Amino acid sequence: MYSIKEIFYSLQGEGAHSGRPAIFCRFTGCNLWSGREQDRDTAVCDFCDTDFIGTDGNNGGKFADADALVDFLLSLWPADQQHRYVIFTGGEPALQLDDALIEACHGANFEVAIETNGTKPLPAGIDWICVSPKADARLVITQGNELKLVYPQPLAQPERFADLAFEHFYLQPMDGPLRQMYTKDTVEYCLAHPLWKLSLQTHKALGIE
Ligand SMILES: C[S@@+](CC[C@H](N)C(=O)[O-])C[C@H]1O[C@@H](n2cnc3c(N)ncnc32)[C@H](O)[C@@H]1O
Ligand SMILES: Nc1nc2[nH]cc(C(=O)O)c2c(=O)[nH]1
Ligand code: SF4
Ligand SMILES: [Mg+2]
Repeated sequence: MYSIKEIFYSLQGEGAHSGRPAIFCRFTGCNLWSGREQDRDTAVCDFCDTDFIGTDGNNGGKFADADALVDFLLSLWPADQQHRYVIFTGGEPALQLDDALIEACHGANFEVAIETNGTKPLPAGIDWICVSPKADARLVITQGNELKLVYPQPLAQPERFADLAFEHFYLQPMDGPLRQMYTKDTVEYCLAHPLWKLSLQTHKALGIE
């Protein structure tokens, strides 16, 4: 059984695959914040831009097994088109994503990506691993395709991650009331430390999901 907040077809807005058509499958729940506003101040991750509580979003619900969920993902992909790409996100997808779901996705010719906070072990076989470290939460996923750090985070400075085994290193300005200032700060950090590239949340600028 998988508990899903929402499922939608859009363009990856962030990071190395920015602009790529993808199905987003957003799992319910996270280990670093309850999702309730009254708990934000005391959460490990206190800047989340996402509602991941419950199953009441667009196409949300409880899916009995991997085949049922993948059948639904397939129904959202343009008919007869390949290049299938699904991004598991959340909430924290590592709490629910398992071997059976990855196998079913591959069986339907989906490439599988994950957006994870990196604090939980991952099943094998994921095709694109994006880790986004949070504050002082201990990372257990220290290798992957992209490390995408929200910036600035006083308890998670880029220097701590620069030696990990990722192909791409991105800084993504923290959205919120100070986004404009943080965007300038992020540009400045990248210019001074050219390991890091800027990731903008292009879907927000485009007004798409
Ligand atoms: C909502 S999270 C879900 C996946 C996973 N829990 C994680 O944190 O990576 C998806 C992406 O949005 C980023 N994100 C969350 N809140 C943000 C904010 N206020 N500004 C910029 N990026 C944010 C996360 O760092 C992560 O890369
Ligand atoms: N378009 C779009 N791109 C995204 N990349 C990561 C997202 C996420 O919330 O995990 C996200 C999202 O919510 N929408
Ligand atoms: S770890 Fe991810 S889903 Fe959880 S609160 Fe932080 S940004 Fe949101
Ligand atoms: Mg998002």
